[in-house]
Amino acid sequence: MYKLEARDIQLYYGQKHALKGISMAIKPNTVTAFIGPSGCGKSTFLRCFNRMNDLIDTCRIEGEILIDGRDIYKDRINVVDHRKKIGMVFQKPNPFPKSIFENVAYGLRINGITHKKFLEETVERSLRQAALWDEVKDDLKKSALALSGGQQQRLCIARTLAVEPSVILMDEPCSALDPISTAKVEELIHELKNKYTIVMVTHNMQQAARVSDRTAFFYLGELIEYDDTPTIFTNPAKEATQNYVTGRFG
Ligand SMILES: Nc1ncnc2c1ncn2[C@@H]1O[C@H](COP(=O)(O)OP(=O)(O)OP(=O)(O)O)[C@@H](O)[C@H]1O
Repeated sequence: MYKLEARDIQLYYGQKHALKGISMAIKPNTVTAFIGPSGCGKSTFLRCFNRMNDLIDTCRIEGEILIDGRDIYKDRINVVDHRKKIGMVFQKPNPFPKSIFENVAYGLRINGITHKKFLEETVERSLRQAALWDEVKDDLKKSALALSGGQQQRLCIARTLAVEPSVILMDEPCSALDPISTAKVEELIHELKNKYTIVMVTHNMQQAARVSDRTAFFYLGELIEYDDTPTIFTNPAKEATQNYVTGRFG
């Protein structure tokens, strides 16, 4: 079964038709990259999977989004519970002004978990998974805001992992990071797909080619091509894709 499925998604911001008939099926334990020029709808489409677009008043969506075979817009699901299953990492690291420990424990605490040992174990496991443990294990009480940008982004990934989502959405997770931090996060994404299904927006073609299994190319609200990443980069079916990945437009 597919982990995520979009069926004929039409999305409007007021009069603006931002997504035009997008269908896509994503297998579990894969990394999918969304590429395309600015404003083509990548982030909008990503946000359909955690119903974050619901927070925008003018937004109207038609079509179906299925997660584990279940339509998240039609079924009577609890949106808050649903969002817990879908982790999201944003472009700019956004740690809370709290300690490193409390940042990672936050999602558990708001779910009412107070058991000290469980919290400690989960924080350690999540920081290890996010490849940050060795760098912060002696400073867990230190403010998260004192970490470097790259460390903050891995902390935000750890915070996401602590609540054990099954899908992680990433919207340009490395765009604010230097090359070394970017390499660490990319390595991490590669590791994480053993456990999670990852969908990421990226403007970096090399990154898409390096970390993703499948790549989707969007243009002006349409999904132009969606295929195995090596095919998209070396032998795409559409001329527009070829032009974009070779830097001839966008
Ligand atoms: N909250 C909003 N209200 C109205 N229009 C919006 C809103 N968010 C996005 N749009 C419009 O929808 C279109 C798609 O935007 P989106 O942010 O999804 O594109 P993108 O491909 O992710 O762009 P970028 O690469 O620049 O982040 C754009 O024309 C944008 O102006």
